[in-house]
Amino acid sequence: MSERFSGGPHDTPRVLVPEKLAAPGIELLRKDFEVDVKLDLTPGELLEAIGHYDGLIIRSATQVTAEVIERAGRLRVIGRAGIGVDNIDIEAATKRGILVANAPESNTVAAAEHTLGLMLAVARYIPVADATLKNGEWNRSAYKGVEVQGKTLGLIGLGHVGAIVARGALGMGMRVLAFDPYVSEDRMVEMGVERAEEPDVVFEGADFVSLHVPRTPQTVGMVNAEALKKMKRTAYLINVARGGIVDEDALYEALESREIAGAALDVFEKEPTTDSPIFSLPNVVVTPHLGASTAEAQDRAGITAAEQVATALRGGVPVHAINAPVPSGEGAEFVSQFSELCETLGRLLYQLTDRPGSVLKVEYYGEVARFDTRLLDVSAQKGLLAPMVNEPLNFVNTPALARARGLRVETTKVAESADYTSLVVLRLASEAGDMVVSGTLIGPKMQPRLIHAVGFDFDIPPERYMLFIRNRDVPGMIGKAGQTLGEHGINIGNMAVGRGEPGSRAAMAVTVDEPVTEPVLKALLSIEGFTDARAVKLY
Ligand SMILES: NC(=O)C1=CN([C@@H]2O[C@H](COP(=O)(O)OP(=O)(O)OC[C@H]3O[C@@H](n4cnc5c(N)ncnc54)[C@H](O)[C@@H]3O)[C@@H](O)[C@H]2O)C=CC1
Ligand SMILES: O=C(O)C(=O)COP(=O)(O)O
Repeated sequence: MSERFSGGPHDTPRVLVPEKLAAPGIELLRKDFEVDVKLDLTPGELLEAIGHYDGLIIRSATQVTAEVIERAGRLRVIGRAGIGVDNIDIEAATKRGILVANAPESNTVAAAEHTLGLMLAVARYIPVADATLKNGEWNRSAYKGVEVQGKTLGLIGLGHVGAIVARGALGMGMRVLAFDPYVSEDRMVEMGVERAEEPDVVFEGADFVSLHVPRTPQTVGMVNAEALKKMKRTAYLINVARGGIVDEDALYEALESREIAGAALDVFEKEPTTDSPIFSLPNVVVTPHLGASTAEAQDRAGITAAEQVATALRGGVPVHAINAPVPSGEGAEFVSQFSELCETLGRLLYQLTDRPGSVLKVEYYGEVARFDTRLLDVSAQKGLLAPMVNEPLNFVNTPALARARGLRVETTKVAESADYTSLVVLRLASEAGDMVVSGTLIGPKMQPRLIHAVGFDFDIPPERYMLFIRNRDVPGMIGKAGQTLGEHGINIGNMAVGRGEPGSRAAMAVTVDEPVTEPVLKALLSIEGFTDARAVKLY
């Protein structure tokens, strides 16, 4: 191992950037991390290098395969300085707890403008006319094109890019028809777009078909020979989405036999490529994956990807994480504040429950129940699971590891809360019945409070080391507990008492400065009136 890479995992985190990333992104990362820009690594070199890095930032040219992930012993985050993540094995990353985050809106305008540019270029023979003129040919009659005004643009996929393309096309007087089963009729009407229920309606009815779907198992090969046959003989195909969505052999056939009028392509099945048979056809305009290549888009993508990676390396969940629950929209910040409390409650619940069952019930009451609480479900699972598993848990791998252990999570939300503005209750079935803990955040600083445990209500700030004692409700018990702990050199920080009916049962929740060991618990339980004593470590 070289001197350069000899550091241990506690050194300054290292980020590998194997593709061209905008300078502001690199500068941002260099403030806190070591950044190695190593352009054009071969797949073999990437495999060799990846084990030394905590973060990786890529664009579309780097294939982050399961093998790369396998070798990425200390990798914590993959940042995609762009939109498409089809070059990352997200499943493999998730299993290993590696966060994947992209820069979703960074280059949508660039991609949409490139699409519109390609549409006009292919409709008016602009590239070939340019090339021939520069080559000494003034040939006006060979390049009579078609207008786009009054024609139908058919979109497959009406997400961020598709919507901007639609706006531009409507501005040029086109009719826009779109197939996207995940966009409602109302939304399409609002955009001035007609909704196609089937992709065939687009293939059959459009003069220009433009693709704006991600590359997924459902979209690969979507534009095959059959689809191309459905297109008008006068129609053009535009692909600024991804290679592989179009079957390139079938497209070659369709173009050569003039089944369609032409095509404009920015992306290809295999990239980089310079020798595709399609390149030899006259009715084709091609660019080498330039959809995102504008100064503005690259700055945005570079900065966003760098911010995402920096957040993850500092232990946070970046807002554009693809494989972790990220609260978004209204209440996102409010909900995030409960994450640590839920994890603490999960840890407490595990340590108080003997032979726990397989269903964790998470109940939200009051204000917190009004928002998206999926992050908190995972926080609670993370706390519960942490003492059971050897691997480090994070927001990425926790749900998968919980499932693998047969743990099921059931969530309930009640918008009213009787005593607290917000309350989180965790319940775990066990042989001895349901074990319940609850907590809240109070005050302007949203400080955590433990509200219920071991069958009693308390009000105590949770601490790293705590002791829960159940006892008979008779005089002198608090003093005896304090004296026993004192005799063993254990300092009490805080104590709260929970009572049942006076004279029946009571409990104490005690925070202590050091761990309470087994002999101390034995000493407590040897005292008349103490029925149960449990020590827990909460973080
Ligand atoms: N050539 C380039 O440089 C660039 C290419 N892209 C590509 O464009 C794609 C789209 O980007 P955005 O619009 O930002 O993504 P987006 O996620 O906002 O939109 C994708 C849309 O496709 C729809 N969709 C998904 N599966 C579908 C299916 N089977 N049939 C019909 N519709 C389906 C979704 O409902 C969504 O509305 C990216 O995934 C990326 O691959 C994006 C930026 C630059
Ligand atoms: O953002 C995307 O999906 C793109 O296709 C852009 O790719 P690039 O970052 O330019 O390699």
